[in-house]
Amino acid sequence: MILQEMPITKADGTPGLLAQNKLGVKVQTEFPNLVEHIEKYRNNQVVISALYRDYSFLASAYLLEPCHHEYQRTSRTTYGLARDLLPENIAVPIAKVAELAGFMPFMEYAGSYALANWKRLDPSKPVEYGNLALIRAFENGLDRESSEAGFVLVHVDMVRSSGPLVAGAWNAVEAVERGEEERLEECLREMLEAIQKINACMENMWNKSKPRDYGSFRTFIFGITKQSMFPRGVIYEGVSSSTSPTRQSFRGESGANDSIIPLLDIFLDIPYPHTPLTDILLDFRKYRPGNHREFLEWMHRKQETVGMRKMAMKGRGTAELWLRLADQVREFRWRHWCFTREYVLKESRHPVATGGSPIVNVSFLAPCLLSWFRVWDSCRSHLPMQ
Ligand code: HEM
Ligand SMILES: N[C@@H](CC(=O)c1ccccc1NC=O)C(=O)O
Repeated sequence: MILQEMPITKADGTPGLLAQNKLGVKVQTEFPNLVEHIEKYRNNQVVISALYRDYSFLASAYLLEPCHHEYQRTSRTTYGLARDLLPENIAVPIAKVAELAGFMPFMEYAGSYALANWKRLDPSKPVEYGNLALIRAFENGLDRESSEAGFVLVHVDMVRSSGPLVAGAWNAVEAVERGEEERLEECLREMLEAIQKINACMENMWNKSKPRDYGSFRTFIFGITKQSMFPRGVIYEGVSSSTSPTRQSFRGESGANDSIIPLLDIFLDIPYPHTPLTDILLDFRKYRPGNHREFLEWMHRKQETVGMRKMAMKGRGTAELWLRLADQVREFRWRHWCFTREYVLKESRHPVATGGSPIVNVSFLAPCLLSWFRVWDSCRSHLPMQ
């Protein structure tokens, strides 16, 4: 199968099509258009999700194959130009499965590369880091010790631990609506324990995935929007769209599409200053699964109408927990900033991140700090040292 032949290093350790610069020819000469077979799986969510993931791997590999070779040839200096036409045998089926799955017809963080790309090595054992492996990879990710596998599986491990965060936030809203202060405290504690665990999982990135290796598989996770590799977007052959026959453009995947931090930003009412960067962060919301989007929008409405923060500030225990939750968001963004510095800034001269935001020398820490001071101001009278 083409996806098993595709990676730079295949599962058996030998070079695959991407390593030999042969994926393009294979797609153009041998790969069939299988769109007519998709319809019968329309109501089978598992098959449609798997097809969406697989077609998005094939599309990104096909489009970015020339960039991989240019990046190697120029000793990691420039990516050159990507292919700007996605042939009908990929374009038509990916458009179809994306529509059925509710995603964009381009690789996404949740629907493809990260959250839908893992399996249990032993199906009878639990979902925990040691029992996880990737399903698809671009470089060497089928070796579970590789940096590509580590990069993705650390994200999966973090999200695996996010259940109590979601449950805690949901129940906290209910507790505020009912005026149950003790219950609110329990929920905030549950959320705090969850985000502490998530942050601890995140720290494993340093061991599981090395900054020096990141550039090799990163080439394939770039998007179209704002990238020099795609100066005129991409033609999806045989696909009509509202912009057709003009070229299509999608953001690349990014942890910015993850929902953990946005949930806390919204729940804790962390204000975003209005800057071009925060506008991009809002645009990233379109690239999330529909149910994540709905949940975050619901939480937003609740924050505005129910006012969780106001009630939390009334009690000493709840105010302290609120502050500690905000501190965990700060901790996340600080560690994340260190990742960006070590994996991206020190390793690459390309000025745009995979999602299409400019690489800048500031993290997204500022809004978080602002909120921290605001929360501190409103709850310091409850804290022990006062
Ligand atoms: C080596 C590891 C990582 C690197 C190099 C990295 C890099 C980046 C970059 C460059 C951006 C800018 C957005 C864009 O793509 O255009 C970004 C955004 C983001 N990433 Fe990561 N990231 C890493 C790991 C993670 C992890 C493990 C998470 C957890 C889910 C995460 C969550 C986020 C979030 C939430 C944003 C949006 C910015 C914010 O709200 O602070 N990242 N990342
Ligand atoms: N934006 C990052 C990549 C990135 O963010 C990312 C890509 C795929 C899966 C997870 C990611 N996590 C981190 O934000 C970059 O430019 O390297």
